[in-house]
Amino acid sequence: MGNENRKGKEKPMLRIAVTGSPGVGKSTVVTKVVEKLAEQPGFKIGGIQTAEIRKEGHREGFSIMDLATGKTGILSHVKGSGPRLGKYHVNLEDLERIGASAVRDALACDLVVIDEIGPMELISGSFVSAVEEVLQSDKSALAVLHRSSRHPLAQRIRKGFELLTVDKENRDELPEKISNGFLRELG
Ligand SMILES: Nc1ncnc2c1ncn2[C@@H]1O[C@H](COP(=O)(O)OP(=O)(O)OP(=O)(O)O)[C@@H](O)[C@H]1O
Repeated sequence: MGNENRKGKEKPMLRIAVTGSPGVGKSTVVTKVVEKLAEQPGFKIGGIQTAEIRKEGHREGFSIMDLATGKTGILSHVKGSGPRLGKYHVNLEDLERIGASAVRDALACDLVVIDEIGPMELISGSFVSAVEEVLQSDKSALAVLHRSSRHPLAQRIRKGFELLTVDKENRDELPEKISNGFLRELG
């Protein structure tokens, strides 16, 4: 894993996208990689992480967090007022104020983490252009890619990133494999 992006004297770079069935453990893999890499002195990680918002055992929406600052907002909620996707309303304000900004600010870090690039996030043109800036940069990245997205940005990620499909058999070993890949390339 990892040497295919290294060209001549260019800065070492590794880009990995994890995909897979809903609920298989994609975010958990990314969380474990972030925890491992965060232990490295001086290694700066930026970007976003999303998580479920649950109430009384039911999913009510998703939160979005800037990994570098910890600033957290609402990505989507059943009781929102933004554009509707299934039963959730996407909160464009927090998606852009926290999400797109975190991805842009991560250009100053060693690794850009984007969990995730999926239908909710792709509603925002500002979020899409932030991810495009990352693609055009020389930054290493770790992204969760929605399995079936046909958005042009998702297609570019499928082409430009090493794509790993998470399943129940590999989800326990992937975090170590991915963190070792980044440590080898960037450590
Ligand atoms: N390696 C694992 N072993 C056991 N349970 C796991 C493992 N990874 C994830 N899970 C559990 O599976 C559930 C879904 O995990 P996670 O949110 O990481 O999946 P996901 O693929 O990111 O989901 P989504 O498709 O909703 O974004 C969680 O309850 C989590 O605790």
